[in-house]
Amino acid sequence: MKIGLTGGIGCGKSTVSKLFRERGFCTIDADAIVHELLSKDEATIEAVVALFGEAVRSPSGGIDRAEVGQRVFGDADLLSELEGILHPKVRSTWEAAAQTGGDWLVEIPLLFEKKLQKNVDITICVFSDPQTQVERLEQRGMNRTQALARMKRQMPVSEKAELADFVLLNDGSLEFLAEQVDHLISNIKNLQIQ
Ligand SMILES: CC(C)(COP(=O)(O)OP(=O)(O)OC[C@H]1O[C@@H](n2cnc3c(N)ncnc32)[C@H](O)[C@@H]1O)[C@@H](O)C(=O)NCCC(=O)NCCS
Ligand SMILES: Nc1ncnc2c1ncn2[C@@H]1O[C@H](COP(=O)(O)OP(=O)(O)OP(=O)(O)O)[C@@H](O)[C@H]1O
Repeated sequence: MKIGLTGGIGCGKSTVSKLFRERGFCTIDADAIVHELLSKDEATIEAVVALFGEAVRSPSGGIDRAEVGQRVFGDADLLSELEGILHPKVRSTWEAAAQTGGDWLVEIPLLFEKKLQKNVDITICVFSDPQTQVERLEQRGMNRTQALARMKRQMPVSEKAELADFVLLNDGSLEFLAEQVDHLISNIKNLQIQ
């Protein structure tokens, strides 16, 4: 089974993914695939340097993500060009992994924006209030303007929740989140049996 996990930035996707991993699921994260490509994949690195210039090359030879992030979230056309370089490679990587059998949870921030829901069996949205999203991002060192710029590039999380098969509420404690994950997994297992 392939589960697509989505939600807004800072809503708690990686936290949910870890809970599923601890409960026996295989997991893969589109953001982590992007990071790998930008640090090690020569073809990707050269394409990104061709788009933004040498200033985005980091001293270690990969791409300086903070520098690219500063440039793209305020410029929809540039972001779209960057996505054009990365998305086909990201998608083929997670699809290949999830084809190996077993129960997979695939973390895809832009699952609904990019209409990828048909490529998974079940969709889950992790929901947090936008104020909570901003507070979590600030705690991670992003300023409010940067946080809002990224959120503006995403479908509102309330719309994602409407589109998803299941919703996890993540404005409360981590214990409350874990309880919801336990319920959800038993529901999913029941669906598999029927
Ligand atoms: C711009 C980049 C270099 C910034 O890197 P950085 O380490 O600061 O952020 P990171 O990759 O960890 O992303 C954190 C979050 O930002 C948001 N975000 C990232 N890319 C996008 C995008 N294209 N549109 C909207 N939100 C995005 C997501 O919520 C994501 O979970 C990087 O995010 C990137 O290359 N983005 C384009 C590829 C993409 O669409 N990635 C999303 C998953 S496929
Ligand atoms: N219920 C919670 N209580 C307290 N802190 C939380 C809770 N859920 C998540 N967090 C914290 O909020 C931050 C964002 O969570 P997480 O990284 O899981 O979100 P994300 O959706 O994967 O973010 P991104 O979109 O940036 O990849 C993390 O530091 C995480 O530890």
